[in-house]
Amino acid sequence: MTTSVPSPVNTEPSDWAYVNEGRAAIVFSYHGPSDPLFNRKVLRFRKSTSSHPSTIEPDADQPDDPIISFQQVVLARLIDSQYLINLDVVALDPGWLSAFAAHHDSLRPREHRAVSRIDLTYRKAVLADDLVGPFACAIEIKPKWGFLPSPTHLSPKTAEIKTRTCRTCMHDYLRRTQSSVTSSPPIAYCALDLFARDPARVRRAVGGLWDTWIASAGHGNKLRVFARGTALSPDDHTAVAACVANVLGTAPNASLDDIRAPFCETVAHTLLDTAVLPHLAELQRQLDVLDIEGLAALRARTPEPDFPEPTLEDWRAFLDDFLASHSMLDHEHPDPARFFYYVRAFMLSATLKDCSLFVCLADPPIIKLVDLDPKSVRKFQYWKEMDDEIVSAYAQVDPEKRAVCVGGSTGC
Ligand SMILES: O=P(O)(O)O[C@@H]1[C@@H](OP(=O)(O)O)[C@H](OP(=O)(O)O)[C@H](O)[C@H](OP(=O)(O)O)[C@H]1OP(=O)(O)O
Ligand SMILES: Nc1ncnc2c1ncn2[C@@H]1O[C@H](COP(=O)(O)OP(=O)(O)OP(=O)(O)O)[C@@H](O)[C@H]1O
Repeated sequence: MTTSVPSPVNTEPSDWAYVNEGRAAIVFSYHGPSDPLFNRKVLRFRKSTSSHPSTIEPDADQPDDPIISFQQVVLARLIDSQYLINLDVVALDPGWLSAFAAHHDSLRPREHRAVSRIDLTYRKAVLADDLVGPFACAIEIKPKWGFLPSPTHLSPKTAEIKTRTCRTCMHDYLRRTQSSVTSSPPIAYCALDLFARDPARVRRAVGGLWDTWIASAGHGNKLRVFARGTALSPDDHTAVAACVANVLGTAPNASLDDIRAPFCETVAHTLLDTAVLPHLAELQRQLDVLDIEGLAALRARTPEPDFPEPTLEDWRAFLDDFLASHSMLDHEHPDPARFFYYVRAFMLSATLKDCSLFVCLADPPIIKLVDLDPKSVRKFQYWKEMDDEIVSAYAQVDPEKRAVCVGGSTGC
């Protein structure tokens, strides 16, 4: 029996409101006439750019978006289902998609429009639970890396730096040296604080996200605040105050300074009520057990240093292997015959280091992880070069002035 794939073809482009976009995907929330298929749902389309033109054949036999099976086969075995959203495939009609793109293109932010567009060659998209449209106030956090690496596979020079300052703080430093922005937010965001189980540290991390959000005029990607599906700018004080008033109990005309403390308190309390962040950090750490330095060294000892893109079956087998044997392997002396295993583990760790966490400030609050796309093996070189660049830049900082980031077990 074949089951037909639902399609948004009978909805109007104007029934969907722009939410946000990243490098690879763009998301719209349904606000048309009540429809059981689309109420409280978003559509997530793939984008193309001049540097990443479409590679998919525009025919009806296209595979479903890999994010769906990757979540079902891999992530659902590692992360409690309460933190994952429902993802379903929808069929796209080419005429409908063109009309949709034409309707929405002029409403997208100029900086995105200049470099990317909805990819019109796709015949499928993803329908997902809407984490913004139904809520008076929802926030999105990109937590990044929640651990410090073990020194086991690091060179003596990088070990001194990488086991003391977390990757997110070092990357932040590199970005500041590369940009013309010289002023720092009052409190910088340290990922290890957010992942900690300590209320004061989590509040401090949320304060860092808040300050960075304001200092970047809302253009950073670590914190976003949404009111009924619309991303707010911190420059629009009135909208921010109205959005948070009910959920934080602040005055409808409160200033950003007045909002900061209750915001930090509420978000930290909500995060600490669940174990999702410590669990995410632990998975990131276990899966990145060699660090990219150890992985590159293992690659050099491998007879077959090229590695294929894992298939879904490869991922399934990897997960079986990981769950059954990871804690029993001798990671201090990794076996070159297990190179593919360690590469896949690193790729999965990269997915978990790059996801976003939504906190929908409802009663009760809802916490979900999104953007859990599989990473490509083609990024291996990028990851190695990025690590070199981030650590080399941080090595220039006077050791006395380097950030000391606390936490994240460094055991192998
Ligand atoms: O390398 P990083 O840590 O800068 O992470 C990249 C992200 O930058 P960030 O530091 O979060 O601003 C980057 O985020 P932006 O697009 O810059 O918002 C992407 O998420 C990128 O992943 P992909 O190439 O789209 O699959 C991310 O690349 P991966 O390292 O996750 O592959
Ligand atoms: N289920 C959802 N509900 C509401 N908004 C969402 C949902 N999923 C994604 N978004 C919004 O859309 C944005 C883009 O989605 P997503 O992160 O999946 O794109 P991406 O191109 O993969 O991002 P990146 O470049 O960070 O890898 C997110 O940052 C978030 O603001």
